[in-house]
Amino acid sequence: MALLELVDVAKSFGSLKAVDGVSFSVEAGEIFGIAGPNGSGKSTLFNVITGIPFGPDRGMIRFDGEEIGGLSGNRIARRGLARTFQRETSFDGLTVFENALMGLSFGATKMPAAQAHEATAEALTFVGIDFASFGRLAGELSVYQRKCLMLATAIAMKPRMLLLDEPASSLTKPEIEASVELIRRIAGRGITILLIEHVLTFLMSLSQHLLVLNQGSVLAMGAPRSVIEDPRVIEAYLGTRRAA
Ligand SMILES: Nc1ncnc2c1ncn2[C@@H]1O[C@H](COP(=O)(O)OP(=O)(O)OP(=O)(O)O)[C@@H](O)[C@H]1O
Repeated sequence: MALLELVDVAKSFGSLKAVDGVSFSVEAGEIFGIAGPNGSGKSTLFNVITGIPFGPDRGMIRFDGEEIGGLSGNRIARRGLARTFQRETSFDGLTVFENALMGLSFGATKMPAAQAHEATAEALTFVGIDFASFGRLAGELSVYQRKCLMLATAIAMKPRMLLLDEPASSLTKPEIEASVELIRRIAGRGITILLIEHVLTFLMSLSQHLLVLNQGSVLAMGAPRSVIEDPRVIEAYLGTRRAA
């Protein structure tokens, strides 16, 4: 059964149709990739799915069989759907540990303080942040470490599904390789992943299905190899990169 299902979802800003009648479904346990040119509606799609900061204008969004379209971000998170953001978001004046601990307050599982601390430490260690860094201010971390912290904060929520918005942006090649490995390990925990990325090798190496958005609509969807060989995709999205 599909864990996440969208039918005819739309979101406009004035006359701009940022997301325009998008339908797709993500099976439990898979990594599902989303690509598309700048401004094609990828982040807006994540926003309307997670309710952060807004829901859709129309359409159906079902998570684990239940309609979530238009619920508050907090209620959607409590159902087990977590996200990260394109830009590294953390509370820079709080420590690494405090940032990740806050993820739990949004998550589905309510737990005693000792257990919450244990889950937070486990999530941080899992993403590769060592114990010695737990007390550092988040603002002191490198871009890669901040991305890992965002992931740990989301994982601490114990989500069933994680939406990752351009996790490889601004990273070096070795850091991108480490991110691929980390996302595989997250999927290995049984967390279903919806992944936006511009770096196509990144998407191709991780995704079982790939969807390409163009001007708010689905241009192509299916097995990654067949999608990137689709002439419409090459024209709309890959043409300039291939030429380059
Ligand atoms: N809050 C907003 N108010 C007005 N217009 C917006 C808003 N958010 C997004 N848009 C517009 O909606 C369109 C889709 O933007 P979106 O950020 O979803 O695209 P994207 O595919 O994620 O782009 P990128 O790859 O550059 O991140 C763009 O034209 C953008 O300017």
